[in-house]
Amino acid sequence: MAAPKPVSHVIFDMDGLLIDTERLYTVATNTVCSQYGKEFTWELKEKQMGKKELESVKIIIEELQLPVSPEEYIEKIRAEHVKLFPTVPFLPGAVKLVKHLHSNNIPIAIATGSNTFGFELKTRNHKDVFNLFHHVVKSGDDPEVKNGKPSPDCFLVCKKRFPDDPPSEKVLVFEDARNGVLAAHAAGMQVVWVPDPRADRTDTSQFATVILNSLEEFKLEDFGLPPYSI
Ligand SMILES: O=c1[nH]cc([C@@H]2O[C@H](COP(=O)(O)O)[C@@H](O)[C@H]2O)c(=O)[nH]1
Ligand SMILES: [Mg+2]
Repeated sequence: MAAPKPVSHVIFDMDGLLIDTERLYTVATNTVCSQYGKEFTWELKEKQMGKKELESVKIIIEELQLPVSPEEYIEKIRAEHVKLFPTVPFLPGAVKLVKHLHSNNIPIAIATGSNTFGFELKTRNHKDVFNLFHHVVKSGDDPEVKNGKPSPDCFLVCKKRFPDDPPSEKVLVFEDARNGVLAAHAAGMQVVWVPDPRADRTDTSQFATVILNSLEEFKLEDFGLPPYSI
């Protein structure tokens, strides 16, 4: 891990980083998998995390040999998401950090693997916070994002949409997924990793600038950002 350097812009991942949707993805996916007598493991989930919907659906169908087309699977899983996502809570420290950066005029944006359908479900009841971001890149159906994470595409597109298009080394990314850490690193950005405790850190830690248990532990001053006053 290299020492943290000052940044001017911040890009947030969304699922499992700002809001607790990864827990809900697991509930939804278990429901669908159990209909086929299959088990959804952490190792499989990690392959899906951060991917575009269609990419992640193809992974699970292939790995579990599910007897369905991607279209059929998407219909079933979306029916579960519709039930679960609108009540998703924020993760600890997320709202405080976002509001603080916004009120200190640090440009902030989101680069998520979600598409517009999922984004709307997940953020429906949190508009006040999500309106603070300068822009949101929804990789799932953004025509400029060719490949999902771990490709750097979404972070490079997100950076370019800041009015002043900062150099990559001035951008700090917050991620929970290994695919996201790899993507941010490939984009030339520093990355704060807030992994699930089950994540295998061995081959990913080297690409993270800092690893935290929760956003509450983040030290703004390490990256030249204005610290909390209380
Ligand atoms: O258990 C899962 N977690 C996450 C995903 C995928 O990862 C994306 C979350 O990406 P991010 O954390 O980059 O917002 C979701 O939109 C979804 O496509 C998934 O399929 N299954
Ligand atoms: Mg995530």
